[in-house]
Parts: sequence; C-alpha cells; structure tokens
Amino acid sequence: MQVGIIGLGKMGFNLALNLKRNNYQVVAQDVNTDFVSKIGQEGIETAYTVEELCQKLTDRRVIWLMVPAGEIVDGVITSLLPYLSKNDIIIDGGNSNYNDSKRRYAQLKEHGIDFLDCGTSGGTSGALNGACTMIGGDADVFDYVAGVFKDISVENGFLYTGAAGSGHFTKMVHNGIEYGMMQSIAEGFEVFEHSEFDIDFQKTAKLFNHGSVVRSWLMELTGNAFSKDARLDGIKGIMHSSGEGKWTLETALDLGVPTPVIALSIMMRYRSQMSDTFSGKVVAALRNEFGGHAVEKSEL
Ligand SMILES: NC(=O)c1ccc[n+]([C@@H]2O[C@H](COP(=O)([O-])OP(=O)(O)OC[C@H]3O[C@@H](n4cnc5c(N)ncnc54)[C@H](O)[C@@H]3O)[C@@H](O)[C@H]2O)c1
Ligand SMILES: O=C(O)[C@H](O)[C@@H](O)[C@H](O)[C@H](O)COP(=O)(O)O
Repeated sequence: MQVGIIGLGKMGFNLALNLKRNNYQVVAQDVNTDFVSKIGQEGIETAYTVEELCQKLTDRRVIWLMVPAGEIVDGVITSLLPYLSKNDIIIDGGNSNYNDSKRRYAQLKEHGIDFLDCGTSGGTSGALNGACTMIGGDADVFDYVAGVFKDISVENGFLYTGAAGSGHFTKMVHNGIEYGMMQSIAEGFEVFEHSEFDIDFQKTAKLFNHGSVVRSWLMELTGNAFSKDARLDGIKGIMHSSGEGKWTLETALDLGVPTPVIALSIMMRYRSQMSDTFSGKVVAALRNEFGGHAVEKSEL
C-alpha cells in the first residue's frame, strides 16, 4: 500500500521510516528541501511539491499530514485539493485542535475527500518504533486504513475513537494528563532538591521504576534526564507549551468539569516564562502598605 507523508520534521521523518520498515511505499514531501533530500537518502520516494506527491500516489490516495497544528494544516489541505480525487483520504496525525478537525472533516466532505483525525503519542521514538494512535472519523474510512495504524503502532496501541474530532479530542485530554503527571514528578524532585538529604535523583527515579506505584515512562525519562545532567544545571526551568493543555482546560471549563491539577500545571508553565511577576510586586506592596512588612527593592 502507498502512503504519502507531508511534513518530515521530528515526527514525520521517523514516521516515514516506520512506514517503510513496515513495507509501505512511502512518498514524502516537506517545504524544507533539506529534509526531503535526507529522507531520499533513506531510500524513500520523495516529492518536492504536493502536486508531485499526488501524482506519485495512485487512487485511493492516503496522505498523512505531520505538520505544525493550526493554519499550516489548513494551508496544506487547500494546496492539496486541486490534485485529489473523490474518496482520497487525508489523515492529520499532528496535535490539531479537535474543533478544527471537526471543521476540516465537514469541509473535506463537501469535496468528497475523506478525513481522519489521528492523535499520535509516544514522541519521536514512538513515531519511529511504534506509536500510540487514536483515530476519529468515519468508521468505514478507518477500516480502509486500519492496517496502517496497526502497523505503525505498538501492540494494542491504536484505537478507533468514533466520530470526527474524537481522535484529536482524546489526544488533547491525554496531553492534559501528561501536563499534570509531569508537574507532579517535577514537584516531587523539587522537594528532594531542597531537602536535608543528599538524594541521588537518577538512582531514585530509576528505583521508582522498579515496583513502585509511580513507575512509568515519564519516570524512566526522568532518570534518563538526570543521567545526562545530575542536577539539570545545564538547562533553564522555562517550560513552553504547544496548546493541548490549554485546550483541555478550556474544554473542561466549558463542560463545568473541575480540573485543578491540569489548570495549575498550565499556570506553572506560564509562570516559568517570567523572571519576576507583577502580581508578586502587588502582593509585596500590599503587605508593606497594611503591615509595614519589608519589601525587596529592585534595581531601577
Ligand atoms: N514532537 C513530538 O513529540 C510530537 C508528538 C506527537 C505529535 N506531535 C505533533 O506532530 C506535528 C509535527 O510535530 P513535529 O515535532 O514533527 O514538528 P516539526 O516542527 O519538527 O516538523 C514539522 C515539519 O513540517 C514541515 N512543514 C511546515 N509547513 C509545511 C508545509 N506547508 N508543507 C509541508 N511541510 C511543512 C516543516 O518544514 C517541518 O519539517 C505537530 O502537530 C506536533 O504537535 C509532535
Ligand atoms: O504524546 C506525545 O507524544 C506528546 O504529548 C507529544 O504530543 C508532544 O511532545 C507534545 O506536543 C508536547 O506538548 P507541549 O508542547 O504542550 O508540552
């Protein structure tokens, strides 16, 4: 079976190799021509434009998008449309907002193009060696390409989640959970860091992965990070985010569902991007106003 893949960054490149290893005839395209040449060196058929990609794929085309979420996905879909035929299938494997996926499903339906939204988890190693995929869209379209999801995922690592949007919705909530779990692990190690004991972080993370309640891949990655840099002195504690945690919180608020841990995890990420806070200044000033409590002066 042929699979076209658009977007050969951290995820798409590895996914293309995964597909090739599973005997798919992959045709790969990216706006970054260096990535296209590089994937070509791996023995994968390349395309430098979406037109060329579509020409190299026979009907019923299956095209997997692995590009940054947002307007880029809409741009790629628009650019593909003139070269597609009825019942071709577009799979968006990126971290798109599920509301965008519902909209794209409906828009593509009008053109007779099938659309599946696929939440893809497992990071870059998952993309290469076996991912976890959660897929929304029409059941018959899913059935047509179910083998692809089965082959690129770990054993039992793919699920048809239902109506259009539900794949990305499931991935969004997964990432909300991810935020909370990571924040919790981080806070535990911060307590260790400030304690009277000389805790070996790497050994402790490794220990926690042997029989403890909190054993997990994230704990394994925690151990890996400490094995490279025992106290993470080489990096700053600035935490960026791509949007999925925020969308989880927004959705929970719309549904009236309390998600305090996920909410605070997001707040901590935003806070980490500030060296000082205006709210801190206001509270310090107020304590000084009502109680004469000392404030720390900043350099003007
Ligand atoms: N990195 C991860 O661990 C991870 C895991 C799961 C899902 N995702 C999601 O997968 C998607 C891709 O992530 P990534 O980490 O590979 O990003 P990336 O930035 O490494 O790669 C994106 C690629 O898309 C290409 N691209 C951008 N615009 C394009 C266009 N118009 N046409 C063709 N190619 C275009 C870029 O050149 C780049 O090579 C994102 O939605 C991301 O959120 C990432
Ligand atoms: O399941 C996964 O493989 C990850 O969740 C993956 O999707 C990615 O690493 C996130 O995009 C990071 O999200 P933030 O940038 O929001 O932390």
